[in-house]
Amino acid sequence: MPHPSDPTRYETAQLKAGVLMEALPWIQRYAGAVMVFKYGGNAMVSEPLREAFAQDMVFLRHVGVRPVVVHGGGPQINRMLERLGIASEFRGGLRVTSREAVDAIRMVLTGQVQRELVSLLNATGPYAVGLSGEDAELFRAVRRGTVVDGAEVDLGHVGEVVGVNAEPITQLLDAGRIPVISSVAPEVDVAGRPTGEILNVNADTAAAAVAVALRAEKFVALTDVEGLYANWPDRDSLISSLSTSELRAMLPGLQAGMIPKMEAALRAVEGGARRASIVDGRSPHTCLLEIFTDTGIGTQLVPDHGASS
Ligand SMILES: Nc1ncnc2c1ncn2[C@@H]1O[C@H](COP(=O)(O)OP(=O)(O)O)[C@@H](O)[C@H]1O
Ligand SMILES: CC(=O)N[C@@H](CCC(=O)OP(=O)(O)O)C(=O)O
Repeated sequence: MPHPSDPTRYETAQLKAGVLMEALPWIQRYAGAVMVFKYGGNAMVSEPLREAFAQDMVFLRHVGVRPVVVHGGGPQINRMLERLGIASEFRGGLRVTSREAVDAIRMVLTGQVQRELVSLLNATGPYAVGLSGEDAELFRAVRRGTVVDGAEVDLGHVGEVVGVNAEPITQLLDAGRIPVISSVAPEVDVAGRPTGEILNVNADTAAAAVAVALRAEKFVALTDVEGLYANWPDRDSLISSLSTSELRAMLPGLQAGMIPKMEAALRAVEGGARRASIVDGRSPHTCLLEIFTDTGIGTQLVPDHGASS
C-alpha cells in the first residue's frame, strides 16, 4: 500500500479500494442469481473485446453469479451468406431466411461463433459448454412473420421460441459450467411435434425466452450502441432507465435491430426476469460495470411496479 506522503499513488490505491467496496453489496445481493447475457455479433468486434467479455463471465461465475450466454452473429452470418452467394435482407430487424440460408446460419452460429466463445471462456478453466436450441430439446419454435408499415411480411424459416427446456441449462449451472447457447431451433407443429425443419431465431428473442424460463435476475443485451436512444440517432437522448409501460409506448417508433432487442427486453421483464439492460459491448468490461456499480451503465428496463427495488 503506498504511503499517504505519495499522494498520486495513494489516491489511485484508494480509488481502487472504493471500486471494490462499491461492488460488495452487489456481490452479496447477486450470490446464486441467474443472469442471461445476450452477446450480439456487433459487440464481438475485436479479439481483446471478446476476451474481456469472456473474463467478465468467468469473474461473475467466481463471485457466485450463474451466467448463461446466448449469442448472435449477424455480421458473421452476413459475411458467410455473401461468400456463398445467398441473398439476404432484413425486415423489421429480422433476416428473411430461406432453407438454404438456414444451413449456412446454423454452421456459422454453432460451428463458428459459438466454438470461438466457448474456447475463450475456457482459456482459464473448464467453464463453458456450448449448446444450440437443437440440443436436449432446448428450444421449440414456430414460424413467425412480422409487420412492416402495417403489412404482414413472410420471413421464411424464421422462428419464435414457444418452449424452453430449462433442465439441461440448470444442470450445467449446478455443475458450475457456463452454458453458451446458439439461437437456432427445431420447428414444431401445432401439436408440438417436430417437423424436421430448423428455424433461424433472432438471438435477442432467444435470450429473452431463456431469461423467462430461468426467471433470471437480469437479462443483459450487449450491442454496438450505448443503450436505447429516445430520438435515435441523437446521441444526447440516451435513456438510462425506463419502465415497461414507457417502453411499450415507444415500441411502434423503434427501428431496425432495436425492434427485436427492445421487444425481447420487454418480454423478459414481463415474463418474470427482474431487470433487463442494454449495454455497449464495444467497451471492455461493461457487464461488470453494469452489475457491480451503483449507477450501472447503458439503459435499464424495470417493471412498472417495483421500479425502486
Ligand atoms: N432508438 C435506438 N437506440 C439505439 N440504437 C438504435 C435505435 N434505433 C435503431 N438503432 C440501431 O440498432 C442497432 C442495434 O441493433 P442490432 O444491429 O441488431 O444489434 P445486435 O447485433 O447487437 O443485436 C444500433 O447499432 C443502431 O444502429
Ligand atoms: C431471424 C434473425 O434475424 N436471426 C439472426 C440470428 C443472429 C442474431 O440475432 O445475431 P445478432 O445478435 O448479432 O444480431 C440473423 O440471422 O442475423
